[in-house]
Amino acid sequence: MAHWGYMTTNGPSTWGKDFPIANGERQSPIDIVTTAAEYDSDVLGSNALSTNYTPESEVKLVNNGHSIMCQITKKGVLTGGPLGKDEYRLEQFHLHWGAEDNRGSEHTVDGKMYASELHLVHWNASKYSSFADAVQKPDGLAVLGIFITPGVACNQFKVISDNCGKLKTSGAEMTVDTTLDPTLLLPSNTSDYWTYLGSLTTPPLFESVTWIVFKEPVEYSKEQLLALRNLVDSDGNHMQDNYRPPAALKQRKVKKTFT
Ligand SMILES: COc1ccc([C@H]2OC(=S)NC2=O)c(OC)c1
Ligand SMILES: [Zn+2]
Repeated sequence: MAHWGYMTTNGPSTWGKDFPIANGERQSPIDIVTTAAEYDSDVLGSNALSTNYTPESEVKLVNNGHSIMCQITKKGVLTGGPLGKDEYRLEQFHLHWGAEDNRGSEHTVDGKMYASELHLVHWNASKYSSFADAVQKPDGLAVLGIFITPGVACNQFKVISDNCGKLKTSGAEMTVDTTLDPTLLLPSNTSDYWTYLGSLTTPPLFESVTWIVFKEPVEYSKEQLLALRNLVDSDGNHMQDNYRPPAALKQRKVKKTFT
């Protein structure tokens, strides 16, 4: 089986061959049609979305061949909003981006693509014993999607962008002796978001993700975006355009917490 990727020969339009769920009922990403999203007060309700992350004392970075990932070791909890009382544990974060600023995000908003999209990945620790156990369950994962737009540098992201040069090959790993507070990767407004039931956006495309996509983008500098584009993927090409285009919404509704 040719390994999946983002090239013409092994990209998103070919994934259905080896992963038939690619044409499933709750695939991600999607185009968020803002006028069709439904304001849902009980999503907003008494249990507002809340994060309680512990800063990492060292930063474990991995080039996994498809993205750059930061493996989380401290206890970080996401709960509330569409997650109700369940506590979801922060497992890792990674990104998707384009070769140029006009593309790169996975979710789109009324057809608009951002330059990149940061995914903070959590698993339901109230119901399952590990990420691996939760990854295939319909309520197993919660992913925070944060849009990235070119602008001022994001200080908390510096530890990643400053070290991309040392992670140029697929499988490369490194531990940086510095702290990182995942809370500081979030937009200032974490009350306004869209939420819907979806999936992983790369194979195995499991339909196990409650998506929470923040309305407010975060700014990264041009240099920080360039650092991502200089990474090398598992085929030895520049890791760029590692985003899946939007999938069909099918019978789903997107909810929003703002009017
Ligand atoms: C086995 O673990 C995985 C596999 C794939 C993904 C993809 O799904 C989303 S979302 N982004 C991705 O790159 C993942 O992310 C949570 C975790
Ligand atoms: Zn992702």
